[in-house]
Formats: sequence, C-alpha cells, structure tokens
Amino acid sequence: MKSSKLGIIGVGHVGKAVLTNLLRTTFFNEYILIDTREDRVFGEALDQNHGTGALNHHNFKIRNGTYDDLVDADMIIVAASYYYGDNILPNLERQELLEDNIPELQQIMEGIMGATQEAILIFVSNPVDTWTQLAITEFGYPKEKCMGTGTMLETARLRYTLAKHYQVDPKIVSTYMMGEHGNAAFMVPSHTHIAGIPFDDLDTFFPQESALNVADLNQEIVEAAGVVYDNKNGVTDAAIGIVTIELVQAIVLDEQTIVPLTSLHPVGTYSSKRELCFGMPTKVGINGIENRYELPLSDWESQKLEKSLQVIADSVDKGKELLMKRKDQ
Ligand SMILES: NC(=O)c1ccc[n+]([C@@H]2O[C@H](COP(=O)([O-])OP(=O)(O)OC[C@H]3O[C@@H](n4cnc5c(N)ncnc54)[C@H](O)[C@@H]3O)[C@@H](O)[C@H]2O)c1
Repeated sequence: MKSSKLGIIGVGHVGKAVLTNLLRTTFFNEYILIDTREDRVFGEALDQNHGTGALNHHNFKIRNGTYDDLVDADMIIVAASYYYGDNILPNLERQELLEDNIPELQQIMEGIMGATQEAILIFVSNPVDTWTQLAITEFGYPKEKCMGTGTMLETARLRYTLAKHYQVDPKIVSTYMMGEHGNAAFMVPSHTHIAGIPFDDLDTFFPQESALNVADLNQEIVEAAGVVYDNKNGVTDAAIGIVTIELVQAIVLDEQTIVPLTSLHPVGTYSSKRELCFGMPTKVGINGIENRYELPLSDWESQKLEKSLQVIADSVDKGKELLMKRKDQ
C-alpha cells in the first residue's frame, strides 16, 4: 500500500498552522518541511515529532528536508514569504509583497520543477493569484494540478459574518467572494442564500435583524484581514490554516466540492481577453481542478470583477517583468 506524502514549503506562522491542523487528520503519513531558515524548520519538525510520542496522537513521519524529498510527494503546499525578521510581516498590502517575493518564487519553483510535476500544488503565499499564475505560465507547472486558496478565506469570513448577523449556523450560508484575494475581492449577493433564502429576501425572513448594505458588508470583509493583523502583531494564521485544510480535504477525499479557489482560467472566462488566475467557484477532486462555474453576475458584481481582474493582470505583468530582469542578470 502506498504511503502519502505532503511537502510544506515555508514553515512560518501560516505553514505551521497548516501543519498543526493536518496532524489532527490522517490524510498523509509523511511530512517534508522546507524553509530557508534551517534552524527554524529543524526545530519545528523536532517539536512536532515530540508530539507523536503522546498516546492520543498518530505516529507520523515528520522531517525537515530538501526538494529531492518531494520527488514522490502527493501534494505540496507553499506558504513561504520573504522573511522580514522580528517574527512578523510588514504592514504591506498583499500586492506590495510581490517584488520582495519574486526571488523566493523563483527559488521555490525551480526546486519544485526539478522534483515533480505530479503533485497537487497549492499556493497560500501572497499575492496568491499572482504566485499561482506565474508558477504555471512562467515555470510550466501543469495547470490542472496548480491552484491557490484564492478567495476561500474571504468566503469563510463572509459566511461567518452573515451567520453572526442573522444568528444562524455558518454551514447553512451558501455564498462566494470572488476575484482577487485582496482589496479587490467582492461578494456575490446574487448567489448568496441562507438555507435557500435569497440574499434579497433575508430582511423579510429575519425582520428582527437590521438590513445589510452590500457595499458596507463587502468593505467589512475585505478589511477583516487588517483587523486581525493589527491585533495579532502582523499575523493572520488561524482561519487560513483551517481554510487550507478545507481545500486539502476536498482533494484527498475526492469530495468534488465547489470552492472559490484561484486557478488559471482560459481566455474568454467572463469575457477576459487573457488567461488569468482569480477566485471563482471551481470543482476540485483527487486529480485537481475538475470544473469551473461562470456564474451570471449582476451589474455591480460585474464591475467589481472587472476591477479585480485588472489588479491581478497588472500584478502578473509586473511579476513577469521582475522575473525576466532576474533571468537577464
Ligand atoms: N492566501 C491567504 O488567504 C493568506 C492568508 C494569510 C497569510 N497568507 C500569506 O502566507 C504567507 C506566509 O505568511 P506567514 O505569516 O506565515 O509569514 P512568516 O514570515 O511567518 O513565514 C514565512 C516563512 O517562509 C520562509 N521562506 C522565505 N523564503 C523561502 C524560500 N525561498 N523557501 C522556503 N521558505 C522560505 C521564511 O523563512 C518563513 O519561515 C504570506 O505571503 C502571507 O501573506 C495568505
């Protein structure tokens, strides 16, 4: 029987949160941890290994490793980011992280491409749409096996916020945030329901709760990361750790779940004149991307999408240019 191996590249706050959550599952029995901070990743592997000595824990193989160890990996999660020291990322917008992270992306993709093109490759690193797209178009990773968490985190935040407002279980809220993972993410009220009740009818069914304004709600969700960041000393790791497991589980268990991950959408998707990675409802299973669903959008949603796609296109162009300059050096 084949064992299953996961690689995590970048074991800072987010990589560690993903690892710790996964170690409560039995999706994988072998974990390879890769980080440029060799002492940090050695310590993390040792610390997590000590935990396997507890009688209520599974006996996993966890070690710090190299790209050679990923040759037979089933899945690789990239949560690396240029290390700014002092244990925190600077207070930069996600797009502002791009320039410092181009060398990291290049090093990581060269390492992965030298090891495998078979593993499902999941990006969490920001700006996540750009990392995902450059991995495919500039380094050649197979597009149906390559994805990022996209607007899954914003969607979880929206589901939580709507559930809290209407005092219901988040699991019965069906909704999406789409577009860029970042300031240009937008909600899709026309496809938002609570227990089958359309967004526009919620005030009728929940008369005791105040009416929600879509633009204000959208703003609140987009700004939510900053609120966590400001209050957690520059870190957002808990929710993304859980959301990443949602995606991993959908793939490992072949759940055929539909989530707004980011992947490379062909020319013509929402009339886009170029192929582009952005968050939209996508079916995932054991082989990676299974299908994409181009939901009809309202005028407000279409305008938001257009803006989102422009932000990502500009970022991808800048990323390509920076990579080209490095190759010319
Ligand atoms: N997609 C999302 O929804 C989401 C949510 C939260 C955070 N993030 C992103 O996740 C990333 C990580 O955040 P964090 O808080 O864990 O940062 P962090 O600074 O705590 O950790 C980053 C780690 O990456 C390592 N690293 C840097 N370059 C590397 C390389 N070339 N190879 C291997 N490892 C390398 C660093 O040594 C560090 O340990 C950031 O880009 C952050 O913006 C994404």
